[in-house]
Amino acid sequence: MVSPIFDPDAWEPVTDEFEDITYHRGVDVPAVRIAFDRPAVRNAFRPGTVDELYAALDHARKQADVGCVLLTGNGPSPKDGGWAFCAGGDQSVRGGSGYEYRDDDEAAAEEDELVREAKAGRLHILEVQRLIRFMPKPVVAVVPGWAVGGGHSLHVVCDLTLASEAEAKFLQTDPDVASFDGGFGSAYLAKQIGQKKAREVFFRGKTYSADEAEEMGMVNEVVPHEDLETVALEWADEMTRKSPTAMRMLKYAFNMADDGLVGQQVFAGEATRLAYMTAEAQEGRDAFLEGREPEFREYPWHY
Ligand SMILES: CC(C)(COP(=O)(O)OP(=O)(O)OC[C@H]1O[C@@H](n2cnc3c(N)ncnc32)[C@H](O)[C@@H]1OP(=O)(O)O)[C@@H](O)C(=O)NCCC(=O)NCCSC(=O)CCC(=O)c1ccccc1C(=O)O
Repeated sequence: MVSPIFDPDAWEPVTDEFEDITYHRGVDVPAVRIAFDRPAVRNAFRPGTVDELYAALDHARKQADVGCVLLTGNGPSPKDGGWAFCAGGDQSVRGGSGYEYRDDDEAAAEEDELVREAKAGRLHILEVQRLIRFMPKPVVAVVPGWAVGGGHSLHVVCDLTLASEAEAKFLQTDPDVASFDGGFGSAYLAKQIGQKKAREVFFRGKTYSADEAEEMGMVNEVVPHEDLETVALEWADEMTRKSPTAMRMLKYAFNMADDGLVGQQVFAGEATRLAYMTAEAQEGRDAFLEGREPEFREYPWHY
């Protein structure tokens, strides 16, 4: 069983090759559900978890018939019944310079020494953050329990957050374990909840309930625990009925204000792609290929 709040009739597995995550595709809704699957350690991520998460998200990014990603955590813990979205980096595999692959990490065990050395001390959850940020479709953090440390940062970087009323708890422990997410986890959080509150989140390390997190502006909606995944799927259904191009351009427009030149590059790239679809752009291409001057005067100066 994936989780008691997971509806097996609504989802089919994309693959069962992953060890630390589960990856499903909606039966009736063109969305995917990607879930941390280490409930015994509050869904903390080790390097292999991050590799799998990246692979699943990148796969979802490239599916032309998938319009929304739900990111969540399976549960409850078989040990004590606790629920988690994600408790951040697995501290038990943290080495001198980052999170280390260990021999029980199946994929890593098969690699040769040089490759393992190059990959030692990973903090590649930041690559996952960027993938979520630049993915051309909405990513929803569906929070059924603890969102802590790097797990908190992941919910921050997602486009929307839906939280379980009874179980979701939000906590930043980064400075307790000598870590600091100086990017989206903190600076972007400050854009969401304001500077004073964001500094409080990191500097005081208070635990916030789902209702408090909604009040602060870092959670969109709070729902009863048993309804969490149903509502998440409803959101996905709603969003995937909208224009894919409009949704993509809106996401990149929202990002652009905070992402500097990279944000401009991503938005402009999409604008260029749309422009390439016009007859005017095709005239430019054809003129070059035919060795003639382009006849742009036939095209209007839109206003
Ligand atoms: C999450 C807790 C608050 C839950 O508390 P509680 O409900 O009382 O449960 P526990 O009994 O504490 O935990 C149950 C069980 O899970 C194990 N566990 C929990 N979290 C982790 C973890 N992160 N790593 C390893 N194991 C974990 C715990 O040991 C228990 O195991 P037993 O065998 O049953 O004893 C609480 O558990 C807690 O505070 N956990 C630690 C949270 C934490 O500090 N996370 C790391 C923060 S740093 C980080 O996430 C990486 C940083 C990073 O990736 C990064 C780096 C650079 C820039 C950006 C980032 C970024 O943040 O993305």
